[in-house]
Amino acid sequence: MSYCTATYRLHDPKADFHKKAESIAVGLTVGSWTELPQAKRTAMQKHLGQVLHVDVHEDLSDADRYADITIAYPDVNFSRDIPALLVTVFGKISMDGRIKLIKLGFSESFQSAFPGPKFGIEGIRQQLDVHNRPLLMSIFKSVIGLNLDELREQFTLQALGGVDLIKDDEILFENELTPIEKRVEICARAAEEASKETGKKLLYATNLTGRTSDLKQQALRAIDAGANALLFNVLSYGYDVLHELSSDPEITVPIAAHPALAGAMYPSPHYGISASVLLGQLMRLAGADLVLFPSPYGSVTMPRDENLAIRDELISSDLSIKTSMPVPSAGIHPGLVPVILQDFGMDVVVNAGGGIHGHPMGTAAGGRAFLQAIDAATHNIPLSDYAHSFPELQTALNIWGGK
Ligand SMILES: CCCC(=O)/C(O)=C/OP(=O)(O)O
Ligand SMILES: [Mg+2]
Repeated sequence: MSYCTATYRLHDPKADFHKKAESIAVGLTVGSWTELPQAKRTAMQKHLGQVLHVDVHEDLSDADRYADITIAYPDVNFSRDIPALLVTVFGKISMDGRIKLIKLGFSESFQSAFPGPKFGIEGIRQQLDVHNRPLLMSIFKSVIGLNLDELREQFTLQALGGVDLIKDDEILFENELTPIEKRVEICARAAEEASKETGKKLLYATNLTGRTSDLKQQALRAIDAGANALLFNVLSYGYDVLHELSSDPEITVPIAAHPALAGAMYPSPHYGISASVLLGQLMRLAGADLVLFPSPYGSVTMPRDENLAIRDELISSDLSIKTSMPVPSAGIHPGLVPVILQDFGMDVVVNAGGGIHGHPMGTAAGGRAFLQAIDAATHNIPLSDYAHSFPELQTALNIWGGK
């Protein structure tokens, strides 16, 4: 029997977790079991959920008593798409008390419906021709209300700072001043101009927004205008929309998944969906080439163990699809680069908005400060030593800290 699995964490001071596990396995598959006549049971057997593990943690105070329960759900019960899987394993039960979905397991059959990221970590590096260091991404800031000239100016300053990628802020939607095709056209030209000075390639992830029914055409218009990457607010649309876009052969550019709304689902230890599932397993399965998430060190933080669990899922060999690039974000400044590399290694995008635009010497200097920090960290040179020769980095360390 081919099945997908779901592991839940249930907190309860008194529950019989084995009994609870059985009720979940039956309740989310055949509905009832012991009352069924034998003939009906034989017919329904192939649909019956199976309890695989119940790992009870008793050695804690009543308030902390919990169990991790893993249940197998027969593939025959649901279609091979993420909505069907999520409703099957965590639809009704997500509303039934203190239960959190902490891990998914995909059958070969289910996985085969997902081509995964088109580019992945290696493909992104090939697009940029950068192979031996972390990548650097900057973020447009205060863009709402800017016209095309002002947008081009901010883009150019970021590009001249030597960044590898530039992304729209996730709150930049279609608008009369900077519609996507025009935004892409002027930024593509500005990237070409900047490249004459920096000698570097650059990906610009423009925010794909608007009604779901128009997203594909919107993406094709952007690509026709010169877009070489897309940003997408996945959770406000749903994973299946990302799956649709990433698996479409006409959409020939990498997709960066923004975590907007994720905070409604992952933080509680007792409810919701763990970050490693929400921003790790499902984003990669649905085809995100890069995945942003709150870092452990910035302004909007996520615990370090959850960050590393996301990273593990984005690069895990458990899935036979390409890997997704981890992008720990929010409140990142050059002084954090050593700890980012320590936690994530080389396959990471250092991503910053305020940490670049807020540099006292200007936006371009902000980019240079990050590149100097990345060069120092990749050669195990303390930032404070390296900064003696680089005023942009020294200025960043003076105002934001780091050593
Ligand atoms: C986790 C997403 C981070 C994000 O969207 C963003 O705009 C970060 O900006 P800064 O915190 O680097 O200014
Ligand atoms: Mg943002």
